[in-house]
Amino acid sequence: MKPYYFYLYILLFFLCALVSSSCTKGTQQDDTLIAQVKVLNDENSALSARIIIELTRSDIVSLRYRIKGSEENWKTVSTEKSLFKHRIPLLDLLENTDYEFDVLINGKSVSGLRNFTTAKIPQWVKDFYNSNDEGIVNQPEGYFLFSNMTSPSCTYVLDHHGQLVWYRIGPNVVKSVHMTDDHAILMIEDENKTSYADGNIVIKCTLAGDTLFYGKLGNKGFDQMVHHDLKQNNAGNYVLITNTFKDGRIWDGLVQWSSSGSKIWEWNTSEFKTYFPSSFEEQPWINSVFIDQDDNYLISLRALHQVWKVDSKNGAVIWRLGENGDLAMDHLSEFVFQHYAHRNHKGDIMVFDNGHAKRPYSRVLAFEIDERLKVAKTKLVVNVPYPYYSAIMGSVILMNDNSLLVTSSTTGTFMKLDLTGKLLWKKKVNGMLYRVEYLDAFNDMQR
Ligand SMILES: O=[N+]([O-])c1ccc(OS(=O)(=O)O)cc1
Repeated sequence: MKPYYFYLYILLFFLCALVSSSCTKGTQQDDTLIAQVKVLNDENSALSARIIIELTRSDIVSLRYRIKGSEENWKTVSTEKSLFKHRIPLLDLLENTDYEFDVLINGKSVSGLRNFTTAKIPQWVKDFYNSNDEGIVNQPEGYFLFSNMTSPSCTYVLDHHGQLVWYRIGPNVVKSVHMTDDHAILMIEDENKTSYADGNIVIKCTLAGDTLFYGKLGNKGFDQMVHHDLKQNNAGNYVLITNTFKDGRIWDGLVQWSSSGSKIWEWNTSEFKTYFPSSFEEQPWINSVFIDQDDNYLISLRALHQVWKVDSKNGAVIWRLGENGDLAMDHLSEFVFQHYAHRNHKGDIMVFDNGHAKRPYSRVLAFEIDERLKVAKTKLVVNVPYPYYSAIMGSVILMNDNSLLVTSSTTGTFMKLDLTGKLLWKKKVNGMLYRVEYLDAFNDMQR
């Protein structure tokens, strides 16, 4: 072979190698930007995934994805910050489905097309919410958040068609679940099979499964069992209901933890013995806490048949609504063993009035409170249809269209009632339900 042919072959070889590598992997520079891409998805939450993208330099990325082989438009999620490592949440996925995705920087693919397949939803998860049963009908909007009351647990979000859009399986019973203003899930869990609503773990996690807060009895400010309810206030602090053993009995209290779990405020019903009848020896049984517009607390004391407003700074009891309270009210509107005291979107204080053996049906009540004159004017009395009487637990929320979302816990039913008490739809699950929370929006970032 003549020497110049030899050099020509060598040149051609390198040219071919260069072309083939740029066709399969993108440009040399793009190729070096991805250090690792991982997809996290499993049967504990098959309808959401996290794509972990590690770059070789800090940058902003976007990710586009769609069902593999489909002609549907790509959905794109972009990050805001320039980082080396991104965790991109994908929600609203379908179970057992192949997806394709790629990672883009400045609109250019840097990962090449990649695939993942979502897990299957376990059958027991579907069985609890009766996935094939219609239930929710003619509901124009909204989402419904609830947990089963067993271990392992499952927390559900159904859409207004009753379709499952999100779930999370956990090892422990979920005693209370709430969606925060920043669209995360806040839960009390119980590892110890404690009866009623007590729990020893508090978790805040994103819908994609990232843990934002984890507190366990014994850590930091978590020095008493918590129960029934928890909220996060505007400052990002957690507000919870506690149990305190004092003078031979259990008193309920409130605690406020910083966003990292240090105790910053504490309050206890034992300081307010004069507000309890002298014969009263039970646990006051606070079963809900709500942060009012002025940042003070509304609490329901089930055993006292009262709702209190508590000053979140100095702990003073601002008013007491209910039987033997300090607000003037119509005696026919006194409630028994009530739940879920909160201020509804019309500005009225609303409760689920459970009832008892002498009045074996539940009601929904709402009151307009004049704090200065100490008067509670009854604004709403709605009887829940008799078959849905629930002596324990339960909740009610006034929805945007001024209908009522009522949870009948012991019958495992949530339902929509109009303001005359007419049943508009009902959804039955296979077991008891503690509460159902109504969500205007779910997954705001991708809608
Ligand atoms: O059965 N439970 O798990 C249960 C029962 C009662 C209860 O208290 S109540 O004030 O919410 O009725 C809480 C949980």
